[in-house]
Amino acid sequence: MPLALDQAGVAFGGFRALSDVTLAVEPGQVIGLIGPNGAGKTTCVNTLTGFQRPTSGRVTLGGRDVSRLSAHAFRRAGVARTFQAGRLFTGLDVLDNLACTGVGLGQRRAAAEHEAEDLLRWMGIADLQSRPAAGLPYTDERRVAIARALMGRPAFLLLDEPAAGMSEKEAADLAALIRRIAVERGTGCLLIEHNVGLVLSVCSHVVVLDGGRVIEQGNRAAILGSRAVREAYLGANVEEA
Ligand SMILES: Nc1ncnc2c1ncn2[C@@H]1O[C@H](COP(=O)(O)OP(=O)(O)OP(=O)(O)O)[C@@H](O)[C@H]1O
Repeated sequence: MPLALDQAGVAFGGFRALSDVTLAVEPGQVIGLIGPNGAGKTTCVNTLTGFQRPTSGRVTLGGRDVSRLSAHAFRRAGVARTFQAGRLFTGLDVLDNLACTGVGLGQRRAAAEHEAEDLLRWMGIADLQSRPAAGLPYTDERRVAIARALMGRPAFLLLDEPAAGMSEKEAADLAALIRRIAVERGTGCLLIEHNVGLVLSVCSHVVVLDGGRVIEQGNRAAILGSRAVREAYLGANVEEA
């Protein structure tokens, strides 16, 4: 049951942020979404999670047209996301950040707390449980935001630049975590990242956007061998560059 964009377009007034974008994430798969600044990556994720309605084309979940659902309905249907900034509930501790999300998804408080404890343990951050969310170190905040997104066992997780600002070691740990999320939980992941090396190391399939259009998609070899991708990143004719 893939989560997909089917010839999706998004226009802001006269400006087309996305044009005719078709892509799909399968359960258990990690796909990457890369492209230069302003390529439309965040708009893609917003559209796949109900934060932005497509102005043409469709969003489908398991073949069903979900284009008109609210962001909350997407989440309940099993499509979770993280944001560029953690957006944790800063007045709560880490456990409550997760538990409140579970309650918002319809769980009873005790069940939500139980799942939250299990998840923090699974991620190896149980020691953060009672820490206030405000003031967490940056990488911990990122990991808690991912844990919170995993509440309710979503079928899909969309990650918007989760490695921004991380060291190489922290980014490698994050890559390992994303692989575990896909392999051990069967969650289909879509990863937006400026760190192309990280994307190529963790993703079986990569989609490249430029100017709101898909200019390439395929495996690591296809992306590395693509003239269109090199041109998009170098911003010039590569033979002259
Ligand atoms: N709400 C909006 N209203 C008008 N224009 C928007 C809106 N949201 C995004 N845009 C424009 O759409 C284009 C794509 O933006 P988007 O944030 O999706 O790109 P991106 O690939 O995620 O960029 P970055 O890598 O810089 O985060 C940009 O030119 C942006 O200015």
